[in-house]
Amino acid sequence: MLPCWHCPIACRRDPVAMLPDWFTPDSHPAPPPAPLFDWLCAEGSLTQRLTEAGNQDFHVQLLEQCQQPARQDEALALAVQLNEAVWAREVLLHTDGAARVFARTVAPLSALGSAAMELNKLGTTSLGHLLFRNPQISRGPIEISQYPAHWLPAEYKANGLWARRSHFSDGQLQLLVCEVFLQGWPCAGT
Ligand SMILES: C=C(O[C@@H]1C=C(C(=O)O)C=C[C@H]1O)C(=O)O
Repeated sequence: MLPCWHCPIACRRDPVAMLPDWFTPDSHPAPPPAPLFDWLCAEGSLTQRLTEAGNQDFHVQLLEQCQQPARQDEALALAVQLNEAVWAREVLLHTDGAARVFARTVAPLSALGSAAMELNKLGTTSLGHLLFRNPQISRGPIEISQYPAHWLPAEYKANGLWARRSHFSDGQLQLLVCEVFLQGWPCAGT
C-alpha cells in the first residue's frame, strides 16, 4: 500500500477552515430534522439500508485506499498521534442512480493485524459486508457532526452536510468509519 500524503488545498490556505465537532445524537445542540436524523442514528448496516431504499441499485465506488496522516479528530478518536500514518479508505456509496454517501474509514496501522489482507483486497465490495457478517465485530456509539466541505471529493463539495462516525472493533482491529450524507439524500419517503 503506497503512502499518499496530501493536505487539501483549502486547509493549506485557511488554517482555521471548519473542523468537525462530534456529539452523540442526543447531546447535539442543533441536530438536523428527520428523516436525516433517523439515517444518522440508525445502528444497522448503511449498505443494507441504502440497498433497500434504492431498489437494490447499490454499488461502491472506490476513490482511494492508502496510508495517510491521521487528521486531528481521527487522532483523538483512535488515540494515535496527529499526522501518524493510518490506513485510510475513501468511497462513494451509490444507490438509486447517484452517489448518496461519502465514506472515509481509518485504522491505526498497529491495529490492522490479520484483517489487513482482507481490508486491502476489498476493492468495490462494501466494508459493511465484512463488518456486519462478523459476530466478533461490534459497533461503538454513533457521533454526529456537520462535515468540512474541503474534505469532500471535488464534485460533491457542499457546506453543512451531516456526517456520522463510529468505531468498529473485534478487540484488536479498530476501524473508525465516517459517513457523510450528500446533498439530496435521504429522499422523501426513505
Ligand atoms: C459500515 C458500513 O459500510 C459502508 C461501506 C464502506 C466501504 O465500503 O468503505 C464504508 C462505510 C460504510 O458506509 C455499513 O454498511 O454500515
